[in-house]
Amino acid sequence: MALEGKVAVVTGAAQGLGKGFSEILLKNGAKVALLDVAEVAGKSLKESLDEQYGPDRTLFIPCDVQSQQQFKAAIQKTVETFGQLDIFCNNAGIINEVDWEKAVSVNLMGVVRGTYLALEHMNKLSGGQGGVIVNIASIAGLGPLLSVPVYTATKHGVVGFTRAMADASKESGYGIRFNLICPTFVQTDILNALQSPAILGQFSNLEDSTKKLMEQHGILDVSQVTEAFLQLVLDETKDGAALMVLSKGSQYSTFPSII
Ligand SMILES: NC(=O)c1ccc[n+]([C@@H]2O[C@H](COP(=O)([O-])OP(=O)(O)OC[C@H]3O[C@@H](n4cnc5c(N)ncnc54)[C@H](O)[C@@H]3O)[C@@H](O)[C@H]2O)c1
Ligand SMILES: CC[C@@H](O)/C=C/C=C\C[C@@H](O)/C=C/C=C/C=C\[C@@H](O)CCCC(=O)O
Repeated sequence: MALEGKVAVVTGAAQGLGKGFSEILLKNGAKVALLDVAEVAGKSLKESLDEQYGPDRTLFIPCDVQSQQQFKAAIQKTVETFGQLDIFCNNAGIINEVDWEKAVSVNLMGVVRGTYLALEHMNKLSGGQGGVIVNIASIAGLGPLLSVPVYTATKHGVVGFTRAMADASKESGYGIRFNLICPTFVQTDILNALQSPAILGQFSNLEDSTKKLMEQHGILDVSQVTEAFLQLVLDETKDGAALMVLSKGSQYSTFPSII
């Protein structure tokens, strides 16, 4: 998929990985709607991107992925402004083992909500032009991260949902590819949560074990993950793929085949 003239939505775009995904899409010619609950950071990012790419290449839309009404309106505004929707990245995510219902709501329900809303515009069966949806899981969507069981569960959920949607799309003819990014630890603000008793709650005693895991796995730069993301957007042969981004490089996950 060539990106010149394509239109993308990225959730959780104000900072961290979402900002990186938005920037690599812009560099490659796409227009990007930046959705985030963080209004100050989102507006400030839009201002700096305007200087680099001009004001017509991005939109910042305040949006909490937990709100059906805000999310639907944000996607509607994107399509009204840019005329189409080709690439959708469900990236917004949090760690919170105390308010674990919020973690499920943002990380899993937000991804399902975003995917279904995107389908309303992208699905070839309902007049869309197809495209690609990339959901941001984690290596903790393929194996356990001991200090954050609910975060681990939500990311496993994102992996299962995305793979099932890829199969549903192929079988039904939506014309949409569905792929996953599963990074190990990346240098962003979310890592602070792994050292916060207020966020880890009953698992706070496992902070040091997590630190050891970080030392073993290493901590990636955002740019290493954005390159992997671009690969999944551009490569038309990748559908239902889960790309692990590790210190030793990127590799596609294999899954047990039962049927
Ligand atoms: N950094 C890592 O180590 C790592 C590793 C694997 C996967 N991930 C995943 O990458 C994604 C991005 O995380 P990050 O590392 O950039 O973290 P981050 O905390 O830097 O950024 C998360 C962004 O999501 C936004 N956000 C949070 N709740 C939201 C909501 N309800 N609605 C809309 N936006 C919301 C935040 O405002 C923030 O801008 C997450 O899904 C995370 O689970 C991160
Ligand atoms: C916010 C941080 C979070 O998203 C990142 C977590 C990173 C690591 C957690 C670690 O405990 C999970 C490991 C999961 C492994 C799963 C599958 C393996 O088969 C992957 C193999 C990778 C390899 O070949 O080295």
